[in-house]
Amino acid sequence: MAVSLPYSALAVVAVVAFLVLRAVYRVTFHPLAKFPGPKLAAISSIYQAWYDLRPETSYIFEFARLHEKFGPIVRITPNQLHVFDIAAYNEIFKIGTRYARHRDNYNNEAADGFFNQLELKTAKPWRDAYQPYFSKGAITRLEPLINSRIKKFLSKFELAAANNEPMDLSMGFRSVTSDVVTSYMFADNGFELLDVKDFQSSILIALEQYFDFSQWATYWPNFMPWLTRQLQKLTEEQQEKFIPALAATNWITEQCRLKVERIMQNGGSEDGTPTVFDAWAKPKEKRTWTPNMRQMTADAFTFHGAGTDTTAHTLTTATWHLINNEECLQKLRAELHEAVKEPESEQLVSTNVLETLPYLRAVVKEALRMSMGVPGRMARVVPEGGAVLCGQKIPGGTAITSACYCYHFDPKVFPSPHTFDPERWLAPDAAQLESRFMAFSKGPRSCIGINLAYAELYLNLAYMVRRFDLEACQTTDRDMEWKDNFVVTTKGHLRVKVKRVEEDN
Ligand code: HEM
Repeated sequence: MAVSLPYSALAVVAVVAFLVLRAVYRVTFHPLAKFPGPKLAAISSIYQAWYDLRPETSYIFEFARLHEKFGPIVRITPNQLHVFDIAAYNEIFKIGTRYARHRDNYNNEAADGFFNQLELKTAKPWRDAYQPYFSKGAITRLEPLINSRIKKFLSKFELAAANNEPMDLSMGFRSVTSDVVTSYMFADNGFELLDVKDFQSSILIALEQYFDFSQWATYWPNFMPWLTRQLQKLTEEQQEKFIPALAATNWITEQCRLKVERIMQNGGSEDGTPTVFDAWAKPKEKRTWTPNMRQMTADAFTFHGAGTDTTAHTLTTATWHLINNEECLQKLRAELHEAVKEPESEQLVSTNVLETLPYLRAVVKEALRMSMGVPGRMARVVPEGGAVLCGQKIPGGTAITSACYCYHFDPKVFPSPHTFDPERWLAPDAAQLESRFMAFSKGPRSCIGINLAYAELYLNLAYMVRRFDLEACQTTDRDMEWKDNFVVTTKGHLRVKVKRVEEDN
């Protein structure tokens, strides 16, 4: 004991000295030292963690204040800048951009397919193989499948109305979006989450926790994948008991693997129904490379993860605001009354028609503005040789972000940004707003599923509003507050009571 005390004291002194020296280096000699921002943020990532890792807050909510104080470029962590300037955003996310993805946000083991490919030259040919399966034409041809899942979803509303039972719509929307994307990927019934009682699928609950957990990967991009690999060594029972999010991730991954393997073995789906994985299963003359099974499994995991909560959260946002805004709801219903003459018909009106309805379009747009897919940091790397943004030279290799949240909630462009106001998309100067709309991101890594997302948004909203009256129950404003977990996670769920809309003719 007598001997170890000086050593431990020495160790403490060494650690303190290291932290002090590092802090001095970071604020004076570091390549980003000249950029303004809170000193504490320049010294340590603890500043960011103080906001992000508490359940109440998210760091991105601070950005408007920081830009107000420090200008268009702010040093938000020791090694990362945030830029709030539309010209800079357009430069970073343009077609042909030289800004690669930064590993901090793209290191998740389960999504280690094309999503984690940082460089465009490796991601592009891989992603291009999937692109035709998400084109507008492909999604229009997919409408029978989308419609069948939406009709199943609507039948749950019927049941809830008949039994006067509340519905957890946050989970319902996730169930329908999951079933659509998995049915398409695997040319079968998908994960069939709409069949789970009250939509309380353990997979979806665990997926929520998974996004909470994935926050941590931003802080330790090397440590977290390593930790995940170590936790994988636990037995299935141990994982289910202690880390259900990991158990669910494994279940999804295993389902994806089995289903993709079957498609690959059969050279496509058994009955010829198109699947996303025809991209690799069908012989193609020009193909020089095919991902391996682990990579295709990761792609399937990504399509599911990217296509479920994002679309569902937009539907939740739209529904919550429509419930609380009678005027908007009645305008929308009046428009739909004209456009959807037979709401009970087996044949749903096509998305191609629904998206021409001005008010519905404005509602969808406004819901996307407020919900966003990825509200915060999708870190990119400044190309070798550096770049000039907002008139300032930024060293090559710097991590830089430009959060969608800042643009979508900028009061100079969207007055009263926290008010749900579809009318703003119908005003004479609405075209200007389009340039600040980036829910699906922009450029070569923007959302590949945009057409599928729009189809699901239009069809779900149109038929739900046309056929049912909703009243929120056991849901408060606080439940609808959200956290930046890379995707958006609300603090609670939207629960509703449902009644059929009375037909007046
Ligand atoms: C309202 C719904 C949606 C929104 C707002 C949304 C938004 C986004 C955004 C912002 C990105 C860029 C992410 C980044 O750079 O890190 C993205 C990427 C992606 N989205 Fe979506 N998304 C939605 C629905 C969908 C759907 C239905 C799918 C279907 C599979 C999908 C599949 C993907 C994929 C695979 C990527 C990664 C693309 C890449 O790595 O190059 N998304 N999405």
